[in-house]
Amino acid sequence: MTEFKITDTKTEETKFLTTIKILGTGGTIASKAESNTATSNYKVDLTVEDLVNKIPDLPKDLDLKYKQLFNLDSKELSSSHLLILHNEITQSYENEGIKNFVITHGTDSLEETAFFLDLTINFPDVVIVITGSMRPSSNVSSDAIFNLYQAIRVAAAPESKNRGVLVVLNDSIGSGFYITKTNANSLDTFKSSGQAGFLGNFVHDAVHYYYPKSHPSKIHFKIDSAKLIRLLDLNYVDTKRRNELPEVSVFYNVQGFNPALLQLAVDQIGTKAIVMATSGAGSLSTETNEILKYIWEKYGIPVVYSKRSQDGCVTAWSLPQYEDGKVSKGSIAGGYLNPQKCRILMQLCLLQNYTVEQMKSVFETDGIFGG
Ligand SMILES: NC(=O)C[C@H](N)C(=O)O
Repeated sequence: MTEFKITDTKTEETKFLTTIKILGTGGTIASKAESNTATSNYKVDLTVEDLVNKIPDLPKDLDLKYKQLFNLDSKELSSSHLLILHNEITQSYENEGIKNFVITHGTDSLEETAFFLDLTINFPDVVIVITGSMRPSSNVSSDAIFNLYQAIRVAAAPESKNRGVLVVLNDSIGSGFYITKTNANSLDTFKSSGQAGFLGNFVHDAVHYYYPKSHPSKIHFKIDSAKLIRLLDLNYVDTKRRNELPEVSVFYNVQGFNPALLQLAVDQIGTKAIVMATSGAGSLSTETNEILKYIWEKYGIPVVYSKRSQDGCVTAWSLPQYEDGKVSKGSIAGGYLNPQKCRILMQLCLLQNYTVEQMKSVFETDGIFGG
């Protein structure tokens, strides 16, 4: 915590100011609609400072700083934006000593940002809380401002340290490693996949954790976002899609899935790895598995077997065996991770130039259990 002493001259009481940096990125939380009952067709229109100004009763022992990094619906975000966020947090910590952060974000891709930051920021004592809302700020019963208030209170709480990135919405505190959006419309949408549950909640203006401090996984990637941003000239805030991490394509399996799409991704997009949202725990047609094996053998492109089902796990035991009774060397089991998180994990593995064996050992780690 960055602490500044202030002494109340009347009472002589000494208090400490906790500095929290609030990083605005856009989303419904920063949006306004035409009417105060509309929950669709709204536009991102408010800055992070506008949002904080709507909370008059913030505790006086907080020193709030703001920065608007971009102001976009989260469907427009790409890995370039993740690098900008990573760099902002790293620089604020290293140059200004700031340790407490709140990020306001659209809910649609919030879990991807949370997972990425959870894997790539590992400073002792740094607390990162991400929040958003399901109803625009202009709505009569919007969840925006109270979610932001709760996120600020959670970010300031000393008990929030050493738990990884936290996601705070709708009175609940979840782990950025496990959390996922489960309902397209409802306020009660973020859930930690079945097996994990929430870490705590917010009730009667207090932060409660159900468990002692811990982190779901030991995986950590050290990335030099400042260097990547410099190399790639990423200092822009427009909506242009620029994916600067290695290309990983995700495919959703269905009855009659056409595996010719896989070859298109290789030839036309230059994909470096494939993630399959399989049916059940690793089920794909024999034809699809044959083509994935061929793609590995011909181009060295690995495939992660993830799942369409929200909960459950694809383990190494469920990977397909071919006619020789063996599993293809390029097949990786995605464990408990959903396809969008498998994609980010693969992008980070590719960024580090990991071999397929190293990738498998990352996916085998506690908290994932794939491999
Ligand atoms: N509730 C939301 O924030 C959804 C919005 N489309 C976004 O992700 O930016």
